[in-house]
This record gives sequence, structure tokens and C-alpha cells, in this order.
Amino acid sequence: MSIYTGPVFEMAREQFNVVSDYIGIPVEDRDRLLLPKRAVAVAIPVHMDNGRECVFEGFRVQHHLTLGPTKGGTRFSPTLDVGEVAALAVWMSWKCALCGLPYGGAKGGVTCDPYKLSRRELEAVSRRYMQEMIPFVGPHTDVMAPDMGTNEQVMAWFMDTYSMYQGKTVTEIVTGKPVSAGGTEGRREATGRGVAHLVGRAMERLQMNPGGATAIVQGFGNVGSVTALALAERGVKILGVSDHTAAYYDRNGLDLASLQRHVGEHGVLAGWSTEALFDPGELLVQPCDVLVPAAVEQVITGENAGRLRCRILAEGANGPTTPQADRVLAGRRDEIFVIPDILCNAGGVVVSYFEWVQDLQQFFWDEQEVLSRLAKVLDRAFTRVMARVDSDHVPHRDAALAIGVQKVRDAKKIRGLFP
Ligand SMILES: NC(=O)C1=CN([C@@H]2O[C@H](COP(=O)(O)OP(=O)(O)OC[C@H]3O[C@@H](n4cnc5c(N)ncnc54)[C@H](O)[C@@H]3O)[C@@H](O)[C@H]2O)C=CC1
Ligand SMILES: O=C(O)CCC(=O)C(=O)O
Repeated sequence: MSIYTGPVFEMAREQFNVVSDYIGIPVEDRDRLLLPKRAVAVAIPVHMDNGRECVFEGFRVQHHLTLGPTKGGTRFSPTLDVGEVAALAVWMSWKCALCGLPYGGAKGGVTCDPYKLSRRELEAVSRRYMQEMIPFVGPHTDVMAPDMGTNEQVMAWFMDTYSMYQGKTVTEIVTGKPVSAGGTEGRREATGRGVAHLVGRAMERLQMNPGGATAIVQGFGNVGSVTALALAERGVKILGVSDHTAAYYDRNGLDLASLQRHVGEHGVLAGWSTEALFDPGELLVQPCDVLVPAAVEQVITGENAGRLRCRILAEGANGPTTPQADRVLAGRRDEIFVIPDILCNAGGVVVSYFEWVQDLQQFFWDEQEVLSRLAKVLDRAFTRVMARVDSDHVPHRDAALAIGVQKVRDAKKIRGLFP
């Protein structure tokens, strides 16, 4: 029996099969493309502040090494399992290939609740996780980055731990580090800014004006908060936001600066206001021009997809939309413009690629250079996806996935990995 089980991996498999049918990949070639090259599971013993020892489970899944090292984030979440990590690694592969990055996909993480760990405990978990992973990662093997539940500080601890074991500083072992520790300008904001940039491209195509448009954002961490701010900078009014502790809605628009101050002080949205409190489940189906799921998987489902009242669905999160929802949305193609996750949130890994390149060269760019290169890569990917949608009349997700999957398949074929 496969170790890759669970609803999130099944979702990645179903999407892959839909696209394989579309581009004609024989059934017997599919496992070679879908099943990860390697999966590592480690135990992470940590002395907790209460004096007890707690052993956390950690994972790293490297999907394929055909185009270069593997690349992808690290997730700290209480429900994480190897099936979810593998799905996220598979999606990283298609994303990197779609954007023309010289990487395979990877993902990793620890089954823990970062909101319940003290700073000392978080540092201990982070350092021990990297220490256990040292034999399996490297600047030309597998390069980690942040994902849900981790941040620049965790990346700095990863880099420091790896470097201590090498006896020298190896900044290129992880991306998403603070600028002061060898990171690049623009990485922290890259995913959210990329989402807003692509919303802008979608609006151009739909002949919509961002000034006066409205948005709702689920998730108010790195991706959600930066997306909300970047959309607001373009003139979009933010009507609703949520995180795992609270949801707020105001049809006149929310005060983003105040929300950000609150999260900066308290770490979560809860406690910001009593008047604007809203039912989190209902937030996604409120009328708006742009809906941005920027938190967990599988929030747009077969049940609520028919009730969405947005014009653009911009998938900041990985895997927010189930295949059942995709079937509903396919029937609503003229009403809802989907920017699929592997395109929509690619800004993060694109700037991670720039960070890796800069670290390898020890030659650093200014923020303007990072941003203009980011826009170029995202524009190219957007144009390619839209060209495929126009020529083949397929849903946007299928077009994006087809480009990514085909690129990996071609590389494997030319290297002789298929009979
Ligand atoms: N950080 C990055 O550069 C990238 C992140 N992503 C994806 O974006 C999503 C968010 O990641 P980050 O912002 O980095 O994580 P984060 O840890 O900074 O923030 C996650 C946010 O989601 C909220 N959240 C968690 N469960 C929720 C729920 N059930 N309902 C509503 N909100 C919930 C949290 O409270 C928090 O506000 C994930 O799907 C991640 O894989 C994708 C590409 C790059
Ligand atoms: O920046 C990276 O390398 C990966 C970011 C990530 O985890 C993602 O795009 O889902």
C-alpha cells in the first residue's frame, strides 16, 4: 500500500489524472511522473518549557530531481501528514515547471502547532528538524523555504543550523531568509505581491477597473495580509478578512493598517473588533470582485462553489479548490475567472529562485530589479496559460497544470527515463 494517502494527495492525483487524460499521457507512464522520488520521515525530540520531552514528527518529500534540485516550503501545522506534504511537493513541481525555474518540487514540515509553541520551543523544533534533514538536503539537492506556520526567523535558524554542521556559512541552503542573513529584497512580500499582480492581469483581460473593485481574503498571514495590502494599493476595497481565530466583514471596507497592527501585536485577528465579527464559513460566499483563499486546502468545495459570488478567484493558498468544486466552476467559466494556485502564488518561489541565484553568486540585487524580474516571469506564465485556454478551451487550472506536467515529462523523456 502506498504511503501517500489522504484527501489532499488524492486531490493532487485527481488533478494530475484529469490533465493526463487531456494531454494524452498513457496510464502506464503516470506513476513515474506522479509518485515522489523520495520521502524522509524523522523524529524531532524537544525539551518543552514545562520540563517534559515531546517528540514531533517531521517530513520532507522530494518529488523529482529531473530538472535540478528540489525546491519548496516547510509547513508547521498540527494536522500535517506525509500525504499532504507529498501533494504540496507535487504541486511545487508543476509550479516551478510552469514558471521555467530549474527545480523539481519538494515540501516538508513538522506536525506541531506553531501558535502553541514558545519562541524557545519553536527554535528547538526548527533547529532539530534541520539537523535531522542535513543528510538529505543541500544547495544543489533540495532547498527549503517558508510555508504556512514558518517565517523568516525559522529560515534563519535552518540556515544557521546547517552552516554550523558545515563549518562555514551556507546561505544558499534555504530561501526566504531575512535580508540581514543573506536573504533577498522582496522575498517576504513576493507571494502576496505576485497574487495582486496576477489579479491585475486578470482584471485587464476582463476589462475591470481595480479602483472601486472589492475583495475578500481568507488567511491573514504572510500571503493573505500582503495580498490584501497590495490589492488595496491598487485601489481595491477589502471587505472581508479571516484567519483561524476570527473573520471580519464590513461592506464599507476594513481598516487594513489597524488590522495589521493588531496582528503584529497579538499574532492573530481575534480581539480586533466586536462590531465587524462575521461567520467564517459565510465569508467566502459574500459578493465581491476578487476572492482570495490564502490559508488552507479544500475550502472551495462542491458544496459552496455554486454559491461563490466573486468575479475572480485568486488562489493564494495551495490547493484551496477541490476537484468537485472545479467541476462546478467549469460550468461557471463565464462568471468566475480562476487564477489557479500554481500560477497565482508562484511569486514566492520565483523570488526564492532569485535569492538562491544571488546567494550562489554572492552578488545582490536591489528591490527594483527583483520586482521587475518577478513581473516578467509571472507575465510570461500568465500569457502562456491564457494562450492555452484560448486554443484548447480548457479550464484555467488544466491549462496551467498541462504546461507544467508536459515540461517535466519532456525532460524525463529526453534524459531517457521513459522506455
Ligand atoms: N509563504 C509563502 O511564500 C507561500 C505560501 N503559499 C501558501 O499560502 C497559504 C498561506 O501561507 P502563509 O501565508 O505563508 O502562512 P502563514 O502561516 O503566514 O499564514 C496562514 C494564515 O492562515 C490562517 N488560517 C489557518 N487556518 C485557517 C482556516 N481554517 N481558516 C482561515 N484562516 C486560516 C492563519 O491564521 C494565518 O492567518 C498556504 O496554502 C501556503 O502553502 C503559497 C506560496 C508561497
Ligand atoms: O519559496 C519557495 O521555495 C517555495 C514556496 C512554497 O512553498 C510554495 O510556493 O508553495
